[in-house]
Amino acid sequence: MTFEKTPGWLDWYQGPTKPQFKVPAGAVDAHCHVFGPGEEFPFAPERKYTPCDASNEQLYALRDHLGFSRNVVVQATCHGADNRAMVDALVHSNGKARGVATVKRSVTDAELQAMHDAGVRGVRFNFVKRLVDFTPKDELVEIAGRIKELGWHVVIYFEAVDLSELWDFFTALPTTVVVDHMGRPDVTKPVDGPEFELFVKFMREHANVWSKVSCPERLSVSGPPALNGEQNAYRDVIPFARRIVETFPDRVLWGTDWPHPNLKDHMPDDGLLVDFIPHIASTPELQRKLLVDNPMRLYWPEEK
Ligand SMILES: O=C(O)c1cc(C(=O)O)oc(=O)c1
Repeated sequence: MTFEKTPGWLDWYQGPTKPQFKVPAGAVDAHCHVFGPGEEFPFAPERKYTPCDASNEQLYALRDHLGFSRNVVVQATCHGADNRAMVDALVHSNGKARGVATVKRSVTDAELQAMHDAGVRGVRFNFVKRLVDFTPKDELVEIAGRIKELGWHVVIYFEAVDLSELWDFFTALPTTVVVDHMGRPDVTKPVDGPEFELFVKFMREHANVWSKVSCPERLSVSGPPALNGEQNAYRDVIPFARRIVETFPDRVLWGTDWPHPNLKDHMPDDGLLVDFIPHIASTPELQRKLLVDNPMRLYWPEEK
């Protein structure tokens, strides 16, 4: 099946630079996606966008180019609850990738087990309205209870303004809970203002909550973009990510977010995105926890 991309779609950056920051040995890109290819793994009818293709071969070539060792492939919403493209990426990773799936209540125990055997270790619950239709909370609670039995965790994606409304649901989840992209703070607001304080409180009061300190390219308002050799990109995001890394060093993850769905302004050079890391994790110890120790504990605990 051939697909026409959403008008204005930005394709991932070709020919990224070699990062100047050398990531520690065994580093994990803990948030990235594959798209299709649409001919092989069609996009879901209920999708809110139609992307370019982004295959697992291209993802693993980027991993090697950036100096990473492993990936966590997160089900992209354009594939709905059809996890075949993501699972295929895991199967072709030589054990170097784990996954996060999207499932419906109709998923069978045998299907969950097959995904586990392929390397899936979590499910994603998405509350960003432009990406998904609403799923009833009782269905999500039921899924969380079932995947807990497999030792999986729940990944949540939401906007900062919605945290207070979702608080009771999130804090009742029975598993480790991993927040995508710091809960999308509005970085034009103060880092110590009420909105981001609520997010810090969420993590402080709930030791099972982790955060990905990813996606400066999505959150930044004033840039400058990670393009043309810029070594000081997305400066407005740094205080937010840095605060989370320094306050919760053992519960943070980092990922490229390649192939960067739905960016409207520019597509970052992924090499320069890696050069953003030392701005938010400023010591070798923080970098090792962020890039190696934490993701290994969550996704490859048997190797620790
Ligand atoms: O902000 C987004 O548009 C976005 C979309 C998806 C997805 O479609 O799965 O994943 C992300 O991590 C971020």
